[in-house]
Amino acid sequence: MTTSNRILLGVNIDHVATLRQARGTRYPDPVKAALDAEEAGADGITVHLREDRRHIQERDVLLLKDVLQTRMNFEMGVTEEMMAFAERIRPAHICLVPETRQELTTEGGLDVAGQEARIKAAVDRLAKIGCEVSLFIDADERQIEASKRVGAPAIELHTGRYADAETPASVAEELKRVADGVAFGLTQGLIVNAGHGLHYHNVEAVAAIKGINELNIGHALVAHALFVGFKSAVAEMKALILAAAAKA
Ligand SMILES: CC(=O)[C@@H](O)[C@H](O)COP(=O)(O)O
Ligand SMILES: NCC(=O)COP(=O)(O)O
Repeated sequence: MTTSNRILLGVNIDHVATLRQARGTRYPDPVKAALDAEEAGADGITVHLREDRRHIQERDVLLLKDVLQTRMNFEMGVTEEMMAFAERIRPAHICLVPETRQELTTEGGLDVAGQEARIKAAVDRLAKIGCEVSLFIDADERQIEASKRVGAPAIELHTGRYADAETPASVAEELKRVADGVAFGLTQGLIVNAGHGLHYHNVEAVAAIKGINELNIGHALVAHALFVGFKSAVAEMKALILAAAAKA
């Protein structure tokens, strides 16, 4: 069981690409953002190639594969198109996520328990090309147990409900749900990551949960970068989470 306070920061650059796609320009380039993030202390770079290509494009993923000094965490839906693309580019890490074309953002976790055979086939297929697969799931024991059964070495707990909670009681309840999920995941021998909707004002409590391997953060970093620059935004976030983890 991992109980060290070392916690990694995966920087999600999707929404740098959102700004580029809004006008169909060549800027801002998410590849430049990734390199700046690495210089500022990112431990990895996360990208989500959505079926509708609303932000990240194949071009971004192919370039990142060649230039990253850290590692790519490639988020994808479980579709034949994405499986074939992953086999072509062979990222070090793949996170399987649920995807609905019309959603504003990833609304819930992958229902691993409800489709074990399909997810196991995907995990097995990706393991054959050397990818470490994680499953983006809700902090729910049933989903965590199913993730273990399908052979995924890692899970990423969806922190969106915590981020969206509005009252002190619901924030505390959602934080506890995440903390319990982390503890349960560790008892199952899984690597436990977390992310979604984390920002400068809510990240510390999550970073203080013992045993989390990595936090994946994107939207808030890109938003803050408008005012302070990408490197400073990443460095500030990294300092916050390391300080919170060290204090815990
Ligand atoms: C899976 C996840 O939580 C994020 O990567 C998120 O999908 C970012 O992209 P969207 O904001 O397009 O959902
Ligand atoms: N998997 C979560 C992620 O990569 C970042 O999500 P967000 O910070 O953009 O909400």
